[in-house]
Amino acid sequence: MTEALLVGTDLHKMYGTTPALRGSSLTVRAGEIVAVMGSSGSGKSTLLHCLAGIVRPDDGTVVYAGRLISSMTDVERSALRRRDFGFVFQFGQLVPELTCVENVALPLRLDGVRRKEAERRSREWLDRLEVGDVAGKLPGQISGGQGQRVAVARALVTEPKVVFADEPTGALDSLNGEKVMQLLGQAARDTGAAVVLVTHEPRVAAYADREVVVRDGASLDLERVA
Ligand SMILES: Nc1ncnc2c1ncn2[C@@H]1O[C@H](COP(=O)(O)OP(=O)(O)OP(=O)(O)O)[C@@H](O)[C@H]1O
Repeated sequence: MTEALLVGTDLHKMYGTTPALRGSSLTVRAGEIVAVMGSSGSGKSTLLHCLAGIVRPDDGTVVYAGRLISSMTDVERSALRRRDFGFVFQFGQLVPELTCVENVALPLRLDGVRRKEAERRSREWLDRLEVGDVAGKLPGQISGGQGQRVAVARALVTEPKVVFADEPTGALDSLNGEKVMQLLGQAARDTGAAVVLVTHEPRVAAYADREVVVRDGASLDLERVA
């Protein structure tokens, strides 16, 4: 069995008096796609944010590649997010002033890759996601489905070990949603990236290797790896 890459254990998080997580655990192995399911407000996004080191849990631990994320400095944590993790959100969150190819190149540029090389790699990714034709357009000039494919290209261009996708198809019609999931799933398998996929849609979760359900801030992960 592939070794555990990312392990969240007994995570708790309160927002004021609202409990968002109440003892949630999740193990992600290298290269697997895990769907995090559950009703609205159950704590799925909070779990994703804790696993990705964006939100610090009040209690519990997150271990990535054998390192406790909570014991890292802010600088180490942001370097980890930039180099080892990729993110796709519900509304692409592309930078409106940058062209699509510049958006995809951004994580590489932030990591010191020269513009020409960064844009060459970005164009390859746009082609893989079948949106090479929008490279020179601004996000405001393309459709929602194209925008999500550009966002997936941006998440994968650094060849991350884990892609966190929070309702990546939530703003798309079902045809476009299926296409984005197909392309995201294929790209992840090609590069060996694990995917943590938050969704409430069973059709989207069907692209995952397994499902974990979050209910009232507690998740049941039936396949914990010691
Ligand atoms: N930044 C925040 N400030 C205050 N409360 C929050 C915050 N983020 C989440 N919550 C609350 O924590 C609980 C869990 O929210 P979370 O967004 O994790 O759920 P979710 O399952 O992802 O929901 P949805 O499917 O609607 O996106 C909810 O009650 C929510 O209102």
